[in-house]
Order: sequence, then structure tokens, then C-alpha cells
Amino acid sequence: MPVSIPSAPAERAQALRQTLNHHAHLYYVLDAPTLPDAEYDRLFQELQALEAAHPELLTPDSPTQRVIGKVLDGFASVRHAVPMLSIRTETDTEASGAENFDARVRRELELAPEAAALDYAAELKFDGLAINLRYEAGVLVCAATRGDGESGEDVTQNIRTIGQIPLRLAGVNAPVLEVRGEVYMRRDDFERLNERQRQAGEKTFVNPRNAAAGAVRQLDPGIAAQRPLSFFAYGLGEVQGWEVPATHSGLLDALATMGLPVCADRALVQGAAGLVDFHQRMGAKRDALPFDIDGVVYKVNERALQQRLGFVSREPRWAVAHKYPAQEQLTLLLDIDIQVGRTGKLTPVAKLAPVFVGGTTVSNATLHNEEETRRKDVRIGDTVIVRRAGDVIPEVVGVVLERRPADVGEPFDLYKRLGGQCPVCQSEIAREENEARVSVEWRCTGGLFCPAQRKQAILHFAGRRALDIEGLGDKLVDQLVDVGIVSSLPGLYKLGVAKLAALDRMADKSAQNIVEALEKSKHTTLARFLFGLGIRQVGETTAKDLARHFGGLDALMDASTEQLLEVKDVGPIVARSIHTFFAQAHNREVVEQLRAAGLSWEEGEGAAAARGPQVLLGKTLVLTGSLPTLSREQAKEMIEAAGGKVSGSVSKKTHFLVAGAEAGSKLAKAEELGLAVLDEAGLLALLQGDT
Ligand SMILES: NC(=O)c1ccc[n+]([C@@H]2O[C@H](COP(=O)([O-])OP(=O)(O)OC[C@H]3O[C@@H](n4cnc5c(N)ncnc54)[C@H](O)[C@@H]3O)[C@@H](O)[C@H]2O)c1
Ligand SMILES: [Zn+2]
Repeated sequence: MPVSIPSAPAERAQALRQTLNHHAHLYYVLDAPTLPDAEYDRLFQELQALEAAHPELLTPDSPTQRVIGKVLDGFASVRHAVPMLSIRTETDTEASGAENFDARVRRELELAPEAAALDYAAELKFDGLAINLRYEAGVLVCAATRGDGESGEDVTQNIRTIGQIPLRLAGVNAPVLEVRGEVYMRRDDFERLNERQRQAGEKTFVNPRNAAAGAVRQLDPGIAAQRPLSFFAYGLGEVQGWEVPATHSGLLDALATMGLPVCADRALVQGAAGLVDFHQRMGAKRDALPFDIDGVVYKVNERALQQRLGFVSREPRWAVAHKYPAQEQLTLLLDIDIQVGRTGKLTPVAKLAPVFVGGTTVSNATLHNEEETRRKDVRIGDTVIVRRAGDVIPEVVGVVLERRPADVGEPFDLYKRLGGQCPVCQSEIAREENEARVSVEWRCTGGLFCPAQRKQAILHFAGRRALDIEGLGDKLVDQLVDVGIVSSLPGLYKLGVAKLAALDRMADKSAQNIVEALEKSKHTTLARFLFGLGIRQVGETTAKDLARHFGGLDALMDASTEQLLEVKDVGPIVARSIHTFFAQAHNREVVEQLRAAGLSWEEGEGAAAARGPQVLLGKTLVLTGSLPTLSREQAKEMIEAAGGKVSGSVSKKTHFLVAGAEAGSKLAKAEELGLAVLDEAGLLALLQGDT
């Protein structure tokens, strides 16, 4: 809901209370916030300031006066023996945030200015949700959320699925020991979870906190168990029969000894200077941490002093959270660009009004794919939430519908937006298909020609199972393309020793070897060539089937989808993919240029003849050890050309074992099963039909 600037403070306070309560409900109860925290915090502070200036406006139901939250229907309610509070926040991300806290504590303890610096326990502020773990006689009996601070939800079943949380404490049998801590989701676990959701065409989570909260408050423990959660302990609830250490740092050490996970990034520091230093060190480390933090927490270390300081309404006076720049911010979506990845994948990218988020200024963020963009209903002109955390690329995680202008753009339509063409090479674009569902990914079909796909196309073409050009790896391809010596596959065959030797870190001898490897690769097979083209859906086996069926390249390139469907194991998806590929004039040109460069293979009747009689039809062979002249690949090709199958393991179904030097367990197994064992000569004889 838009918050306009009202005239009277009373109206403003009322509007803020309403807005904050609405968003607190979305956040705490539904686990589905539609505002970034930074925005919520701004409004919260405005209300606090207003209430401080006009105490008569303060109402008991103000969100500034209580911990918000509610027990979700479906969970039993648990009354906390000791209330679970919030922590006061210093949003001033500069050093003064720490200095203010230290000054306040010293004032409240009535310390003289010359009194020694105080000890503080400094910790990370984990961005997850608070959980109270109740251990009785050392055994976990109940786990509860914070709820409204007085009562929370009984989520014991779900919490039990978190492997890091001990079901029994090590070495402690106290009648009651309640441990408090944060359940969170690691960033990599979160990314994987969202990727799975995306692949399945399901809703993604806004951030790890949200995903963790959703998992903990999941009514189906089976689903909760599949969500990867982690835990850090940082405090206590009710305690009976256990002597609580005199300091907070001592308490954390004790919790670790009991087998509870305690974060190693913590420190015992002195005075404001120590706090400032910790804040800076952790700020520098923030992006490299495997989980999200939104700040650090400072706690007065001596328990006796904590008790003297006590509490105000919803927070202790002895602790404060000192924030870092937010990892989520609002900004305007100016436009949507479409980027072509190295495998031809088309990704919508948001062009944003520059915004400071996660410590840097961001003006581009990924929208992942068309389906997700539509599911989130992201449109040009919208106010969007941008997230940047760690080294993950910035992404648009949601839209603030309440701020959608009347003249907002149409729902996103990638095909329409591109006019059906790749923005880099103008080839047709196609949605990748698979058996389960039409995938969410659009791709450029000009794989051989598209400049965006050059490097990938060359690497694949040169691969061992394709043209097998030895020495043409990642780094060399990067260099060749980056300096502009090679811009497409045929360009490879124009490389000379001089050009190669001029490259960085390239000796004459290596250059010579590469030129020789290129020369050698010109004599190939149709199957290898086809596989090397990198047509989507055409793997090594399909390439072989196609080569066998059509005998020649021209017949294949001109084949209709119906004709392609006649090939063994080729279904409609594969047929369409091949047909679309050869329908791109640019792809065909590249193929012609490769042939002109001297690439050749046996075709047609010749190829069929060379294939020889299908003497091994229906036979399964296993290869082991090294053969004197044939490579494993060559032997496999010959066997398959004769209609045989090559399997990786010996069983009763194996017809022949072909054993070379240093044959090991497979040979022993074959002998044990009484199978026929051949050497290379025996294999060749078999292929000749001599046996
Ligand atoms: N986006 C929204 O719409 C929306 C709505 C409501 C609240 N919020 C966000 O929720 C937060 C509100 O504050 P709050 O009262 O829930 O609590 P809080 O998150 O600011 O602070 C208290 C909590 O900090 C956590 N914590 C993490 N590390 C800790 C440590 N080392 N020691 C002690 N506690 C630690 C605990 O879970 C504790 O409950 C703000 O960040 C606010 O932006 C957002
Ligand atoms: Zn393209």
C-alpha cells in the first residue's frame, strides 16, 4: 500500500502502523514478504521517531511495542517459559552504530568516563529464524518458533530432520536446558533449491531466510526433510539444574562442547573500538561467508552486567544488532534485455535504475527465464526487489504490485519481444523441448554461426568424442576467439604454425602439434562430424544412428521431420531439433565451409560397404585392458559398425570379452563364467567373419 505524506502526525502514525502490521503479517505469518527488509526498517524507524516526538501517539498495539508473529493453524502452540525477544537495531552502518551502543551501555551502567573499556561478545547476525530447543535430561523434547514472543509454534517434527541439531546433548543431563539459536539455509543450498523449483516450473523463494522459515513451518515433515537447513546456537531460554557460565563467550564455548553448532566467526572484544573493528572485519568477509547475515550482534559479555541492564519492552538493553548495507532493495525496472549464453540459452536481464544493494551499485539483474518472469509478473515500469548476496549474480526476486503504475508494460513475452530471432545472430529461436514438459528455456538455434556461442561450439567440435583435435582446450579456444584469430569452426583449419606460435605461452612445438592434430581430424566419420556440430538433442549414439541410417550428410540435411522419425530411437523432439538446425542457412554455410576446408568421411554405398556385414548383430562384447594397436574408441566403433553392442561390465549376457594387456577383474570374472575371451587378433578375425 502506498504511503503518501499525510498532513498530521496522528494520521501518519496510523498509516505507518497499518502498513507495518500488514507487512509483518506477510513476513512472520505467511513467510511471503512483498517488501525488502530495508524498506520495512525505514518505515519502522519513521514510526519510532514519530512516537518519540509525540508520546501521545503511542498505542499498545504499535509494532514498535511488541514482537509480532502468530501461531499458524495446524501447529500446536507452545508457551515460552522465558519470552523470546527481539534485538534493538542500529541501522547506521557506519562506525558510529557501535559507538552509540557502547556509550548507551556505559551511561546506563553509570560508568565513569575513565572506567575501563567493557568486554563485549561479538557475533554474526544470522538471517534465519529463531528457534527454542528444549532439552530435558539432555534429550530434545520440544522445538518452537518465536511466534509473538510469548507463545510459538511446536515445530519439533521438522526440527528433528535437521542433522546438525543434536537429539541428545553431550555430557549434560540437566532437568531443563533451553538453547536458542537460528535456523537458516546456506546460500548454496538455497540456490540449488531454487534451481530445482525453477526446473520443475514451481515458485522460487525470495531469499534463504524465507525458504528456511517456510521449511520450518511446513506442515508436511516429509517436505521439510527435503529442505536443507542448518543451525547456529547463540543463547539460552529456561534453565534448571545447570550452572550458567558467567560470561556470554563462556556460554557459547559450553554450548559447542555439548555438540551444538556454534559459529566460529565470533570474538571477545573490548570497548567501542573492538566493536568497530569486528564490524569492519566481518563486513569485509560477508560476501565470502556461505550464509546470509544482515549484520553483527554485540552483547555485553558479563552476565551480571546483563542482569543489571535488563530489558525494555521488546528488547534487551545489553544487546544490539549493527547492520550492514541491505542485500535487497527496491528499484525501478527500466527495460528487459535478452542475453545469449555460450550454449545459446536466452536469458532475460533486467535493466534497472541503479541501486546500492549488497555493498555495490547494481544496474543489471537476471530474471532467469521467461516462465519465472511471468510467474512473478515482472513488467517494465514496475518497482522490483533486487537481491545481491555473496558472489551470486544479482537477481530480481519480486515485484511490489502495490506500486505498479497505470501505464505498466505488457506481461513479458520473450518470443514477441525478439520477433522470433536471436538478438546476436538473427537465427530462429526455439523453446527447448523434453519429454516431461516444454522447458522454460528459449535458445538460439544458430549454434554453428552465433558469435555468442563460438567458444562453446569450437570446444565441443574439438572434443575427444567429436573431431578429437588434441591440444585444442579451454584456454587456447578462449585466446583464439578473444584475439579474433578464429571466429567460427572453418577458421580453425586456416590456422598455421606461425599464427599459433605468436600466441601467449605457445611454444613452436605445441603449435606444430596442433596444426598436425587439425590435419588429422579432417579424416573423420560422419557420426563424429554430426556429433561435433553440437545439435541440441543429438548425442553420440543418435549421431551414429543418423549416420548409419542416412549414409550421407546431404540426405540428412535435407530430410523432412517425417523422414527423420524413421531413424531408430529418434522421436519427434529430436527430429524437430535436427530439422530446425539445418533449416538455418547460416548453419548450412558453416557445414559447407568445413567440407571445403577438406573435412571428409566415407559416405553412401561406400560407407554401407565399409560397415561390412552385421556379423555381430545381437552380440554383446566387453573391452578390457589395452589392445596392441586399436584404441578403445576404435575397437568400439568397429564392433558397433558390425552391429554389436559394447557393454561396460561382464555378466552372463556377455558374448565375448576382448582382453588386452593388463586385463584385471573383468578377465577373471569372464573366466569364472566360462565366457569366450579374445585378443585383438581374435576380434579382427571375428569382424572379418572368419570364425
Ligand atoms: N520485509 C518485510 O516485510 C518485513 C516485515 C517484518 C519484519 N521484517 C524484518 O524482520 C526483522 C525484524 O526484527 P525482529 O524483531 O524479527 O528481529 P531481528 O531479526 O531484528 O532480531 C532478533 C532476531 O535476531 C536473530 N539473531 C540472529 N543472530 C543472532 C545472534 N547472534 N544473537 C541473537 N539473535 C540473533 C534471532 O532470530 C532473533 O530473534 C527486521 O530485519 C525486519 O526488516 C521484514
Ligand atoms: Zn544466435
